[in-house]
Amino acid sequence: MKRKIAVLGAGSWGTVLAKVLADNGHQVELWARREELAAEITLKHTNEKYLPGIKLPAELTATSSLAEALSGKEVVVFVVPSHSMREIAREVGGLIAPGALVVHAVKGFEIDTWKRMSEVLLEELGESFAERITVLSGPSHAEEVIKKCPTTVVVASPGQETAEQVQMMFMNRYFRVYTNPDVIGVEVGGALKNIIALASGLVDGLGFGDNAKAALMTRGLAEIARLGSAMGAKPITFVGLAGVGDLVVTCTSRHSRNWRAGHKISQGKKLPEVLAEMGMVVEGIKTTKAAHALARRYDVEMPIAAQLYEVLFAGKEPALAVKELMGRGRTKELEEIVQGW
Ligand SMILES: NC(=O)C1=CN([C@@H]2O[C@H](COP(=O)(O)OP(=O)(O)OC[C@H]3O[C@@H](n4cnc5c(N)ncnc54)[C@H](OP(=O)(O)O)[C@@H]3O)[C@@H](O)[C@H]2O)C=CC1
Ligand SMILES: O=C(CO)COP(=O)(O)O
Repeated sequence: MKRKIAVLGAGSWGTVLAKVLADNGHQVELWARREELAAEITLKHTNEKYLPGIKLPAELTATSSLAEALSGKEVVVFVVPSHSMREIAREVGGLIAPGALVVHAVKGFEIDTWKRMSEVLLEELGESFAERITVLSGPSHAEEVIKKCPTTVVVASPGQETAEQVQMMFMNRYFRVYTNPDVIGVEVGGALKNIIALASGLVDGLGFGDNAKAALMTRGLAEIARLGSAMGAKPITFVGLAGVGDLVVTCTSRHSRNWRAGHKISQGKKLPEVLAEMGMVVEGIKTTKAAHALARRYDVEMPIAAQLYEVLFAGKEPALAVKELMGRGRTKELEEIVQGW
């Protein structure tokens, strides 16, 4: 079934998801907050800032008017940075058709409330959307999906039928989509892997080697699963695409903005300088604050996140953070799960 779809957010990921949908024959309109970018996408079929050198399909059009983007659409896909999700959701709340499907592909928490993105959407769009809000996540760098490199992602929704509709909408020969009922797990996994990717960039920049990187990823996953489970996620989700899958790709890929930001910090650059140089969303920075606050709220231990918080926001030397992690007291590996001796 071909759909009329609005994709809100014309950064790298919004543009690429819009292209996937256009490749699948859907009628897609992108919303870009800058008028000149909307014109560039519609008239030149490019988005040079976020996807340099890439030609977009001629059928893919863009507008800077939210009302125009949403007019007559059956599906709305939010791909804005997490810090602007509530503002955009509030603005479009009255414009979304009552029966529309809502999807988001955003990896972060709301600043200060530390709510998940589907919670923010539900609050702004209303309870009638409860069964129709879906999250799409997983190991998927925009730079590779745009070249049709084989990619797998997962969609999670409280309603199986909704998840399957979204699965069918996005799935094609280069973009394979799985379903999962665990919205909390998929959202928490997608958001928290970014802080481990930042830490990986730091550790790589310090030249600490592959053993350290493997340790960081594995013990990072333990922290993600620990907090996620306390928040109500199903632990098994963290060995899936939104957990291990996204952790692996973000900690090891040269495309990762979070890894690159961590690497720059390891070279002695300060946060404002790093952000200015990146010019793109680095969700892991705000998410480190989220993890710090959520670990306290749910009373769980997150030593890697805690050390990263000090490096980013209290000026701690990265090498000292690693030293302190290595010098922690003795502990068990699978303390919550394996009841051995
Ligand atoms: N890039 C990727 O490969 C993937 C990204 N994601 C997630 O997708 C989400 C979006 O990231 P991505 O597309 O990569 O980001 P980019 O950095 O590529 O683009 C950011 C986009 O957000 C817009 N923007 C920035 N600030 C605001 C604001 N205050 N209000 C409204 N719009 C704003 C920018 O507009 P402008 O150009 O006008 O500044 C731009 O369109 C993030 O949560 C990210 O984690 C998920 C999977 C893969
Ligand atoms: O989420 C992503 C890949 O799955 C993108 O990660 P970065 O934001 O670190 O580039």
